[in-house]
Amino acid sequence: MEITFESVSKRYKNKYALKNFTAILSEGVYGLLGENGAGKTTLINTFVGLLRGDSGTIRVDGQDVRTLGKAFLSQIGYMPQYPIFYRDFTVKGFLFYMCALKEISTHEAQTRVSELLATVNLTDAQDKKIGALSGGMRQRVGIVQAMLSDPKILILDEPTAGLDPSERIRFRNLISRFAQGRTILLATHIVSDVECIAREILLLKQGTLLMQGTPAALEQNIEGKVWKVTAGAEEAALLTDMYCVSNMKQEDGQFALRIVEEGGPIKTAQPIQPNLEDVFLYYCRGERHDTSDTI
Ligand SMILES: Nc1ncnc2c1ncn2[C@@H]1O[C@H](COP(=O)(O)OP(=O)(O)OP(=O)(O)O)[C@@H](O)[C@H]1O
Repeated sequence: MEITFESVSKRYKNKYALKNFTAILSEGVYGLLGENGAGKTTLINTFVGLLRGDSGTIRVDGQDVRTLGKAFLSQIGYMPQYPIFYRDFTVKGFLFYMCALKEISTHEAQTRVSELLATVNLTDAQDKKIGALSGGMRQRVGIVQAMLSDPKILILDEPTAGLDPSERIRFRNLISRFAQGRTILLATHIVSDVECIAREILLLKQGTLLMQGTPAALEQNIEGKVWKVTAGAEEAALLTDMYCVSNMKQEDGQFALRIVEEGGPIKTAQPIQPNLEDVFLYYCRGERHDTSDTI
């Protein structure tokens, strides 16, 4: 399956939320990264048909999605950024209800619901009311409902918000396994969610796609721009004010700083291997490579 976005744009009043977005996605996990307001949800909502783009075309295997109708929608699993649940439904009741809406047979629903609940570690909570679940548990119910119909395309908008570290790891592994033969678009600003599992990263800034590539290729782009500096408390505070510090930790009374900067911030700075978080900071912070556009 191949999804092609051709110059997709969406404006609110005189400001672009998405501008000439052009990309090709095939099988695997695609991480959609961008700061708050970068346009991730706008892109997703345009794809799933909740928003109408102002211009551009989205095709699946060469066919315009606007002409595909229900057949297209039935291939998509979608988890919105803020899923809203019926609080009085039990987990199981809600998932069977969703299966009915998706026209999944009762027999298949029983198998899918129990398999997926086990996968996200919610079997013991299946008879609880959704209103009584923790935020992280509700989030997992949202992930399950998106996967019920065994979709060919899975679209997840900030799926790990509220998950604890072990559930986040469990989620990553689940997505990796599920990606075989499918296309998964996962929007997040939590870089570690996609760093290890994404085939490619799409970096979005102020509605514009800055780049698309494998995590390794993106990291290679900024080689020589990430530095380790060891400094005392006073100098560390100064460096933090002056530069983009992606990490700082105390080591034997000194501070070890990780700094993202074009050139070495001080003479003793040591170049180190960039990671995806550094890439995100390098391209997305402040006004660097500003693509902001109004009309
Ligand atoms: N209904 C709307 N009316 C006006 N502007 C909007 C509307 N929805 C989104 N926007 C604007 O469009 C831009 C992109 O928003 P969008 O929600 O797509 O970003 P995002 O990357 O998903 O952000 P976040 O990470 O905070 O969820 C932002 O500037 C936002 O303020």
